[in-house]
Amino acid sequence: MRSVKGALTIAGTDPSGGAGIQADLKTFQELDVYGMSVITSVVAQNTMGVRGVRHLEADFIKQQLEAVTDDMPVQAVKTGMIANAKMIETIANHLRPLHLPLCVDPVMIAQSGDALVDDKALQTMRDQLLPLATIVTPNIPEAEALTGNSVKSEEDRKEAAKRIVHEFGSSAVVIKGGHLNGEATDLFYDGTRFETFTSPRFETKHTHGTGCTFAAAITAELAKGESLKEAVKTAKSFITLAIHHTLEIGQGQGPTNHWAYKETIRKGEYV
Ligand SMILES: Nc1ncnc2c1ncn2[C@@H]1O[C@H](COP(=O)(O)OP(=O)(O)O)[C@@H](O)[C@H]1O
Ligand SMILES: Cc1ncc(COP(=O)(O)OP(=O)(O)O)c(N)n1
Repeated sequence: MRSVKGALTIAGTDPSGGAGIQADLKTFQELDVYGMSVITSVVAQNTMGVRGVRHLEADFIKQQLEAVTDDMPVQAVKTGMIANAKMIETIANHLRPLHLPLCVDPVMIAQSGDALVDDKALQTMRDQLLPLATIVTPNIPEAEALTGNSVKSEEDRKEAAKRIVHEFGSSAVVIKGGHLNGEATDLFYDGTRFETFTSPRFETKHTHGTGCTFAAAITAELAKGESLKEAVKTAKSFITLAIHHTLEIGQGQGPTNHWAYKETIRKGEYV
């Protein structure tokens, strides 16, 4: 019988399929993990921007969480867009006693510039969710928002990483470098040592949902029992190939190619 490893994403939706729940489930599938989802908000968006949002009630999010975790094999959890403090509190209260590997992607703003969470959510995320996190995956603006400090230099990035681990209580952090110039270098810190994961920077506008996909890949690897460092390494390969082998669909900032990682392995080109 096939041994099934399962990962759960708790996030908002993207009907255009590049970000949010849809990107997470595609990533889980490509990495051979059984995908499950709890929806926090339904977002009318596409590659050009956000047209509308409907938030689900916290009680109904709780009902979804109970339905999944009462029944299904959840080996790791990812959180993405959680729009307000009440939702975050509900999710943290549910996850706390489960002691599962947890990847927190502290989503705040879509690439189009549209805000996805309200102002009070930030403090609650810091107080309630980050202490439960096995790893947090902020981009540069999210690291700045979480710490309240500007992150311009490599020293600033290291300082932010240290605060996220030692002050806010996450076990590890990877501060992504998608918003910087030059090579795409992500900085990993696990409380004792720093490590960088680097790829060439591809000149493309098709990077919608890169953060979701990267965090989902980490979560899938954690569900399979990989170490944190190996999970980040695989996730970096997954997102690099997904950006490089662009699909060129959508009129705006298009999605990444979730097939690229497996296709590259299948062709024997993966190193
Ligand atoms: N143009 C690019 N070329 C190569 N890698 C990229 C590019 N843009 C982002 N990445 C990578 O994609 C992942 C997501 O990064 P980032 O864009 O910073 O996150 P977010 O989507 O949350 O803003 C990181 O691993 C980052 O290094
Ligand atoms: C529902 C939903 N969640 C998250 C995002 C933003 O995702 P991210 O991966 O950070 O994507 P980009 O900033 O690269 O688009 C979203 N748009 N919708």
